[in-house]
Amino acid sequence: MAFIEVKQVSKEFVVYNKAKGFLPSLKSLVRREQSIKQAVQDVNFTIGQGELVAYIGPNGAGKSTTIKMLSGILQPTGGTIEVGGIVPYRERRRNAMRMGVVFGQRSQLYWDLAMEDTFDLYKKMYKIEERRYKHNVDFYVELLEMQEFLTRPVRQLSLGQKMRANLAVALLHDPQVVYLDEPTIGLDIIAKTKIRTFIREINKEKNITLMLTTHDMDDIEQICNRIIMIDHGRIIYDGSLAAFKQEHTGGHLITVDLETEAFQLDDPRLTLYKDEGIRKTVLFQKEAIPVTEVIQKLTEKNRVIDLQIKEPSIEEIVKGIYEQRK
Ligand SMILES: Nc1ncnc2c1ncn2[C@@H]1O[C@H](COP(=O)(O)OP(=O)(O)OP(=O)(O)O)[C@@H](O)[C@H]1O
Repeated sequence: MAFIEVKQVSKEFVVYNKAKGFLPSLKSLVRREQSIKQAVQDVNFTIGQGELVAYIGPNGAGKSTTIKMLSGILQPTGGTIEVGGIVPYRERRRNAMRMGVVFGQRSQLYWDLAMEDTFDLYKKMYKIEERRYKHNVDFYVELLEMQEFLTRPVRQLSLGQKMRANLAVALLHDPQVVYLDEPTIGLDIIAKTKIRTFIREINKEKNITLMLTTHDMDDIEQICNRIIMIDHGRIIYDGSLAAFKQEHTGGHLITVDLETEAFQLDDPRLTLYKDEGIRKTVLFQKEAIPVTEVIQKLTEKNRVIDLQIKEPSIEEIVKGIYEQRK
């Protein structure tokens, strides 16, 4: 059964244009010119309880606007949203009690408070019953390895420690759904891996519905099975990661390093996918031309020093889609 239901949702913002120059900007103080920014247009999707979904798209695509509508901060201009049977903007408080939010770029922690006091504060805010509170604090402190920094004020914590603390706070009241906005941003690879493992674990163990926005394609590859992609306010893909890869490349890549930049590729079954000077990447379909023949063609006509074959990474696919749609 659907836990999140988004039907024909749109969101418009009224934008006031500022005139250039002194006199025009003085005039615009009196009579402001306005235009409409369509941030989200006719968006439809459903997410089941316990699903873990990546919500991706280039800058300005409409991700944050969607998340803000799901969390009840913004009211849609058109369409309907239900999260666990609640219309978020109508019942903001009830909706807030059931959700957790983590913003990678903004913290929900109080700079001068130690984490143990922060937990206490959230206990009161969410009216968490004593036994459940104790159990959850122990559970998250252990899983997120927070023991060593529980008594230090938040301002002294590293970026990775703060992110772990933010996650624990967002989960303390046992939300049914958690929105994660760039949860690994700025972290080193070890910290990123820990966060990704944690996200997968809580999704599995607690059956929490998770929606993750990210620009880090490794987050998707390592955490999510389903992708919803938005661009210019519209959904352009909704499906599994595996199908996404197949649909958007349907091919293999071969990268060759050449002695010079001169390159010949006169075979319609081969496409130049990426040109980086003496390094060229060629796209081909295995069904149309066997790998051995591709290698033969490339080495016959070009002075190849080195070559490697690979499947395109999700990063390359997504970059290709964003660039095509600019
Ligand atoms: N309050 C607002 N007033 C006017 N325009 C807005 C407002 N909030 C967002 N927008 C515009 O709506 C569009 C979608 O913005 P949104 O923040 O949802 O994008 P995003 O996909 O989250 O981008 P990013 O990856 O950069 O965070 C953008 O063009 C943005 O400038």
